[in-house]
Amino acid sequence: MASDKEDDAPKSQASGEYKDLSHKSLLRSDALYQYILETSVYPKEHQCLKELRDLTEKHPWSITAVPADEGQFLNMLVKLINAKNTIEIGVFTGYSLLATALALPQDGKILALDVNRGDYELGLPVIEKAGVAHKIDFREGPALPVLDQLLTDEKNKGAFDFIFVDADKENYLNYHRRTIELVKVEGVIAYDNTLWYGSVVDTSEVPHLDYIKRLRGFVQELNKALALDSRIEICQLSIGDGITLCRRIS
Ligand SMILES: C[S@@+](CC[C@H](N)C(=O)[O-])C[C@H]1O[C@@H](n2cnc3c(N)ncnc32)[C@H](O)[C@@H]1O
Repeated sequence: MASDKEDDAPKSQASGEYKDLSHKSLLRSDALYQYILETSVYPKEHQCLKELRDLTEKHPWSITAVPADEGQFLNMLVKLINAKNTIEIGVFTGYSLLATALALPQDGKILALDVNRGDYELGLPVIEKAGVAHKIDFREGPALPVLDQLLTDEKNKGAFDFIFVDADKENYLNYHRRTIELVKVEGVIAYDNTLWYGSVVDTSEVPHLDYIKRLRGFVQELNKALALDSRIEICQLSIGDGITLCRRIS
């Protein structure tokens, strides 16, 4: 499977090295991340996010889920833009999916794409208990062919209010070529991990885990392309591992 779940990441975590990756956040310390968790007062209907977070923590690849503060941010963003029709590329156990689903109206929809149904099914009972599973159309398999299929139908062009991309970094530019046509003008595409553990500014001598080094170039290419793309205006945020919001303007 592609994506950032590779090479030496869990091994290094288990050995206690690279402690800075333990919360996949650019925050200066684990204590600050803990502080955010402790001072985050979830409304009653959002207790399920904590439940899914706790469940995900047991997964060896829990590092790949968006951190809790980013989940809160996505939830608020989806509400602020009144999104109804959305896509998520890269679901894992469904943390960002649940944060999005909770923010959508009852008749809102998420087309959720992931190559791995097993991880999605781990989180699914929590999503069902939260009463938002009816908003989710999960499709197992590589995302690109699904996006291509959507684009064969004119009515899908410009039909989506919000698209969250958090999957294989190698394909981010390929995703952008498609998402830009699927999102409506004034809609938002959000690309996750655009600061890539802070490595995007490091020189090649700075030590990084292999998978970070290997995928860094793809993230840098995406960032360059987004900055030059006149169809969007962007906002690059240092929340989580970096998230770039692209608002389609033409
Ligand atoms: C970083 S995780 C997603 C985390 C998720 N957003 C969350 O908050 O828990 C990346 C996911 O992308 C999926 N993935 C990797 N390559 C993919 C592809 N070509 N198409 C669809 N999903 C893919 C992986 O199976 C993995 O579950």
